[in-house]
Amino acid sequence: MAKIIDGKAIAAKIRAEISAEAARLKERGIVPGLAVVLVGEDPASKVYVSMKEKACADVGIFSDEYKLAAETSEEELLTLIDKLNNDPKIHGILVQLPLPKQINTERVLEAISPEKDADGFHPYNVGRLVIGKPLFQPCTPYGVMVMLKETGVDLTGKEVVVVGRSNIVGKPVAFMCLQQNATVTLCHSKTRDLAAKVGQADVVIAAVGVPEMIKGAWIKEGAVVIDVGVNRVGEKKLVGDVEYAAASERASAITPVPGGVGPMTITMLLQNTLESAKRGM
Ligand SMILES: Nc1nc2c(c(=O)[nH]1)N[C@@H](CN(C=O)c1ccc(C(=O)N[C@@H](CCC(=O)O)C(=O)O)cc1)CN2
Repeated sequence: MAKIIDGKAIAAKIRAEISAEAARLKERGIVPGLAVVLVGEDPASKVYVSMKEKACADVGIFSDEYKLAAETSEEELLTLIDKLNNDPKIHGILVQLPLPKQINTERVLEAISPEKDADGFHPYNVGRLVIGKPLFQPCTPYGVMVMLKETGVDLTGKEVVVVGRSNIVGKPVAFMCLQQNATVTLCHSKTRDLAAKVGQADVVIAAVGVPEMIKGAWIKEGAVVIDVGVNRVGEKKLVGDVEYAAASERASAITPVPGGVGPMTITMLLQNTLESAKRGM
């Protein structure tokens, strides 16, 4: 039976460290500031944004919230970002995704100053990550790497299979594992014989967004399984991208959903904001 990698516990430990560091900064007159921008009424986004606001308050980070109507134009949003780029109280800016259809997401992400890009989505920060010299690291992949480290998983020489090639998770986490000397295979919807690829992995990172698509029987005996998926099934139930019960029978360690990678995402956002405030000192 697999060890459960408890994202809530790891997140709590890191948040306590962030809180202590924020208190030290406060004594020197610096309060880390995060601007949180939500456009529209997407129910999941509203939940995530309020979780981010609460997390900031809990650790002593100032958060400035902007809740804009669903019909907001791209120009209005770009004007707000420009204002935040020039606001000295703000060390991190995040625009909650997804954005409404009338807004070009790439243009918006590129408008955020790379030096305040708390989500690490700006092409400059993506490039820095790829060359192994990150400034801001995207929060979910950053959280995955911290979880692996806290679990004592050394990636050197390991076969890592990432399933999912999104810009937010799959691609960056693949580069981060490569930077830790893993041999990385990045799989996606057109990958042939996914079961065989997953079956070779010492570490599986599932970030595909399809409920329980990765079957427990595919997992190699003793592999580490990191499930990034948060899929709502029916009214209330959340499931990951991995068939959890069956995978737990074979894996040596596995993240649950909920309570695995999810809590790390917001924790690493706090970490990015704190690091940015310290860089600005
Ligand atoms: N600008 C961004 N937009 C989005 C990001 C992001 O990193 N930056 N990631 C996701 C959503 N997300 C944060 O924004 C996020 C997803 C999941 C969780 C989380 O804690 N999940 C819990 C379950 C919570 C629930 O009950 O719904 C868990 O897995 O335990 C936090 C943040 C897309 N957009």
